[in-house]
Amino acid sequence: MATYKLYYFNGRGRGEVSRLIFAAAGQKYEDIRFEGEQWPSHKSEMPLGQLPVLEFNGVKLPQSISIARFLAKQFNLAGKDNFEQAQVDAVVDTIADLVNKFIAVRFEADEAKKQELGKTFFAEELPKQLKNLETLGKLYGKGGAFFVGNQLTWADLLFYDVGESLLGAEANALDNFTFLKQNRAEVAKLPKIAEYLKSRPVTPF
Ligand SMILES: N[C@@H](CCC(=O)N[C@@H](CS)C(=O)NCC(=O)O)C(=O)O
Repeated sequence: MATYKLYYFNGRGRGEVSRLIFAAAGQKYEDIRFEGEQWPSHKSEMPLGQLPVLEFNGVKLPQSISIARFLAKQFNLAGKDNFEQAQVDAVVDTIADLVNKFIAVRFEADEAKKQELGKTFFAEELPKQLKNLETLGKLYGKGGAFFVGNQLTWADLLFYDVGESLLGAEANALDNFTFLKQNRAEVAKLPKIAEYLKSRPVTPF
Protein backbone atom coordinates (compact mmCIF):
# COMPACT_ATOMS: atom_id res chain seq x y z
CA MET A 1 0.00 0.00 0.00
CA ALA A 2 1.29 3.47 -0.88
CA THR A 3 2.50 5.55 2.08
CA TYR A 4 2.50 9.33 2.28
CA LYS A 5 4.27 11.60 4.77
CA LEU A 6 4.06 15.37 4.45
CA TYR A 7 6.77 17.39 6.25
CA TYR A 8 6.12 21.08 6.81
CA PHE A 9 6.01 23.68 9.56
CA ASN A 10 2.94 24.30 11.70
CA GLY A 11 1.62 26.77 9.18
CA ARG A 12 -0.56 26.76 6.08
CA GLY A 13 2.02 28.50 3.88
CA ARG A 14 3.22 26.29 1.04
CA GLY A 15 1.97 23.08 2.68
CA GLU A 16 -1.75 23.53 3.14
CA VAL A 17 -2.76 22.91 -0.46
CA SER A 18 -1.38 19.36 -0.16
CA ARG A 19 -3.23 18.85 3.13
CA LEU A 20 -6.43 20.00 1.39
CA ILE A 21 -5.79 17.56 -1.47
CA PHE A 22 -5.38 14.70 1.01
CA ALA A 23 -8.59 15.80 2.72
CA ALA A 24 -10.57 16.03 -0.54
CA ALA A 25 -9.31 12.59 -1.56
CA GLY A 26 -10.00 11.06 1.85
CA GLN A 27 -6.40 9.76 1.81
CA LYS A 28 -4.59 9.01 5.07
CA TYR A 29 -1.09 10.49 5.47
CA GLU A 30 1.35 11.48 8.19
CA ASP A 31 1.14 15.22 8.78
CA ILE A 32 4.56 16.01 10.26
CA ARG A 33 4.86 19.60 11.51
CA PHE A 34 8.22 20.92 12.71
CA GLU A 35 8.39 23.70 15.26
CA GLY A 36 10.94 26.42 14.47
CA GLU A 37 13.47 25.14 17.01
CA GLN A 38 13.29 21.56 15.64
CA TRP A 39 13.98 22.57 12.06
CA PRO A 40 17.79 23.10 12.12
CA SER A 41 18.36 19.45 13.10
CA HIS A 42 16.10 18.20 10.26
CA LYS A 43 17.12 20.60 7.49
CA SER A 44 19.92 18.33 6.19
CA GLU A 45 17.47 15.40 5.94
CA MET A 46 15.55 17.20 3.17
CA PRO A 47 16.71 17.03 -0.48
CA LEU A 48 16.90 20.82 -0.93
CA GLY A 49 17.09 21.80 2.77
CA GLN A 50 13.59 23.28 2.54
CA LEU A 51 9.98 22.36 3.24
CA PRO A 52 7.44 21.20 2.26
CA VAL A 53 8.63 17.70 1.42
CA LEU A 54 6.45 14.74 0.54
CA GLU A 55 7.77 11.28 1.33
CA PHE A 56 6.07 8.85 -1.02
CA ASN A 57 6.86 5.18 -0.45
CA GLY A 58 10.09 6.18 1.30
CA VAL A 59 11.34 8.68 -1.34
CA LYS A 60 11.40 12.41 -0.57
CA LEU A 61 10.03 14.95 -3.07
CA PRO A 62 10.60 18.72 -2.54
CA GLN A 63 8.86 21.78 -4.10
CA SER A 64 5.32 22.58 -3.01
CA ILE A 65 3.81 22.88 -6.48
CA SER A 66 5.40 19.63 -7.72
CA ILE A 67 4.13 17.86 -4.60
CA ALA A 68 0.60 19.21 -4.98
CA ARG A 69 0.50 18.43 -8.72
CA PHE A 70 1.69 14.86 -8.08
CA LEU A 71 -0.92 14.34 -5.35
CA ALA A 72 -3.64 15.82 -7.53
CA LYS A 73 -2.73 13.36 -10.31
CA GLN A 74 -2.74 10.48 -7.82
CA PHE A 75 -6.26 11.35 -6.66
CA ASN A 76 -7.84 12.52 -9.94
CA LEU A 77 -7.91 16.19 -8.96
CA ALA A 78 -5.63 17.42 -11.74
CA GLY A 79 -8.10 17.72 -14.65
CA LYS A 80 -9.65 15.03 -16.84
CA ASP A 81 -7.28 15.20 -19.83
CA ASN A 82 -4.05 16.91 -20.87
CA PHE A 83 -5.75 20.11 -21.92
CA GLU A 84 -7.79 20.38 -18.72
CA GLN A 85 -4.57 19.79 -16.80
CA ALA A 86 -2.96 22.66 -18.70
CA GLN A 87 -5.93 24.89 -17.82
CA VAL A 88 -5.55 23.91 -14.16
CA ASP A 89 -1.83 24.71 -14.39
CA ALA A 90 -2.61 28.13 -15.91
CA VAL A 91 -4.88 28.90 -12.94
CA VAL A 92 -2.23 27.63 -10.51
CA ASP A 93 0.50 29.71 -12.19
CA THR A 94 -1.71 32.80 -11.98
CA ILE A 95 -2.33 32.14 -8.27
CA ALA A 96 1.45 31.70 -7.84
CA ASP A 97 2.08 35.12 -9.46
CA LEU A 98 -0.26 36.64 -6.90
CA VAL A 99 1.21 34.72 -3.97
CA ASN A 100 4.79 35.68 -4.84
CA LYS A 101 3.85 39.38 -4.80
CA PHE A 102 1.88 38.92 -1.54
CA ILE A 103 4.83 37.16 0.12
CA ALA A 104 7.19 39.94 -0.98
CA VAL A 105 4.97 42.42 0.90
CA ARG A 106 4.50 40.27 4.01
CA PHE A 107 8.18 39.48 4.48
CA GLU A 108 9.62 42.90 3.64
CA ALA A 109 11.82 43.78 6.63
CA ASP A 110 11.99 47.55 6.05
CA GLU A 111 8.74 48.93 7.54
CA ALA A 112 8.50 52.00 5.27
CA LYS A 113 9.11 49.90 2.17
CA LYS A 114 6.58 47.34 3.37
CA GLN A 115 3.89 50.07 3.68
CA GLU A 116 4.68 51.27 0.17
CA LEU A 117 4.67 47.76 -1.34
CA GLY A 118 1.45 46.95 0.53
CA LYS A 119 -0.32 50.01 -0.90
CA THR A 120 0.59 49.08 -4.48
CA PHE A 121 -0.22 45.42 -3.92
CA PHE A 122 -3.74 45.99 -2.53
CA ALA A 123 -4.64 48.88 -4.84
CA GLU A 124 -3.23 47.57 -8.12
CA GLU A 125 -1.61 44.15 -8.19
CA LEU A 126 -4.22 42.20 -6.24
CA PRO A 127 -7.28 43.43 -8.21
CA LYS A 128 -5.40 42.78 -11.46
CA GLN A 129 -4.54 39.18 -10.53
CA LEU A 130 -8.01 38.49 -9.11
CA LYS A 131 -9.54 39.76 -12.34
CA ASN A 132 -7.24 37.40 -14.25
CA LEU A 133 -8.38 34.49 -12.10
CA GLU A 134 -12.03 35.43 -12.52
CA THR A 135 -11.47 35.50 -16.30
CA LEU A 136 -9.91 32.01 -16.28
CA GLY A 137 -12.67 30.58 -14.08
CA LYS A 138 -15.35 31.91 -16.41
CA LEU A 139 -13.45 30.67 -19.47
CA TYR A 140 -12.70 27.13 -18.28
CA GLY A 141 -15.37 26.47 -15.64
CA LYS A 142 -18.19 25.60 -18.06
CA GLY A 143 -20.57 27.92 -16.21
CA GLY A 144 -20.09 26.13 -12.90
CA ALA A 145 -18.44 27.19 -9.67
CA PHE A 146 -15.12 25.38 -10.11
CA PHE A 147 -12.21 26.77 -12.09
CA VAL A 148 -11.96 23.98 -14.68
CA GLY A 149 -14.44 21.57 -16.22
CA ASN A 150 -17.20 21.89 -13.65
CA GLN A 151 -15.48 19.60 -11.15
CA LEU A 152 -13.13 20.06 -8.23
CA THR A 153 -9.41 20.28 -9.05
CA TRP A 154 -6.41 21.27 -6.98
CA ALA A 155 -6.60 24.80 -8.49
CA ASP A 156 -9.80 25.30 -6.46
CA LEU A 157 -8.12 23.99 -3.31
CA LEU A 158 -5.10 26.24 -3.80
CA PHE A 159 -7.31 29.28 -4.33
CA TYR A 160 -9.37 28.36 -1.28
CA ASP A 161 -6.26 28.48 0.89
CA VAL A 162 -4.71 31.57 -0.69
CA GLY A 163 -8.10 33.30 -0.40
CA GLU A 164 -8.08 32.67 3.33
CA SER A 165 -4.79 34.54 3.68
CA LEU A 166 -5.92 37.38 1.40
CA LEU A 167 -9.18 37.83 3.29
CA GLY A 168 -7.24 37.77 6.55
CA ALA A 169 -5.23 40.75 5.31
CA GLU A 170 -8.04 42.56 3.48
CA ALA A 171 -11.58 41.48 4.39
CA ASN A 172 -13.14 43.02 1.24
CA ALA A 173 -10.59 41.62 -1.18
CA LEU A 174 -13.07 39.41 -3.07
CA ASP A 175 -16.12 41.70 -2.96
CA ASN A 176 -16.04 42.53 -6.67
CA PHE A 177 -15.33 38.99 -7.82
CA THR A 178 -18.50 36.91 -7.87
CA PHE A 179 -16.95 33.81 -9.44
CA LEU A 180 -14.09 33.73 -6.93
CA LYS A 181 -16.40 34.19 -3.93
CA GLN A 182 -18.75 31.48 -5.17
CA ASN A 183 -15.79 29.21 -5.90
CA ARG A 184 -14.52 29.40 -2.31
CA ALA A 185 -18.01 28.89 -0.93
CA GLU A 186 -18.52 25.74 -3.02
CA VAL A 187 -15.15 24.31 -1.95
CA ALA A 188 -15.94 24.94 1.72
CA LYS A 189 -19.29 23.12 1.32
CA LEU A 190 -17.80 19.88 -0.01
CA PRO A 191 -18.41 17.36 2.78
CA LYS A 192 -14.80 16.14 3.12
CA ILE A 193 -13.43 19.68 3.00
CA ALA A 194 -16.04 20.97 5.45
CA GLU A 195 -15.11 18.18 7.86
CA TYR A 196 -11.40 18.92 7.45
CA LEU A 197 -11.84 22.66 7.99
CA LYS A 198 -13.84 21.98 11.14
CA SER A 199 -11.34 19.55 12.62
CA ARG A 200 -7.90 20.72 11.42
CA PRO A 201 -5.44 21.95 14.03
CA VAL A 202 -5.20 25.71 14.42
CA THR A 203 -2.76 26.51 11.62
CA PRO A 204 -1.57 30.09 11.12
CA PHE A 205 -0.65 31.68 7.76
N1 LIG B 1 10.08 26.78 -4.04
C1 LIG B 1 9.95 26.11 -2.77
C2 LIG B 1 10.20 27.12 -1.67
C3 LIG B 1 10.28 26.41 -0.34
C4 LIG B 1 10.49 27.36 0.81
O1 LIG B 1 10.79 28.58 0.64
N2 LIG B 1 10.33 26.82 2.01
C5 LIG B 1 10.52 27.58 3.22
C6 LIG B 1 9.23 27.55 4.05
S1 LIG B 1 7.83 28.19 3.16
C7 LIG B 1 11.60 26.90 4.05
O2 LIG B 1 11.80 25.71 3.98
N3 LIG B 1 12.26 27.71 4.89
C8 LIG B 1 13.25 27.20 5.82
C9 LIG B 1 14.64 27.17 5.26
O3 LIG B 1 14.86 27.55 4.08
O4 LIG B 1 15.53 26.78 6.02
C10 LIG B 1 8.56 25.46 -2.65
O5 LIG B 1 7.61 25.98 -3.26
O6 LIG B 1 8.43 24.46 -1.95
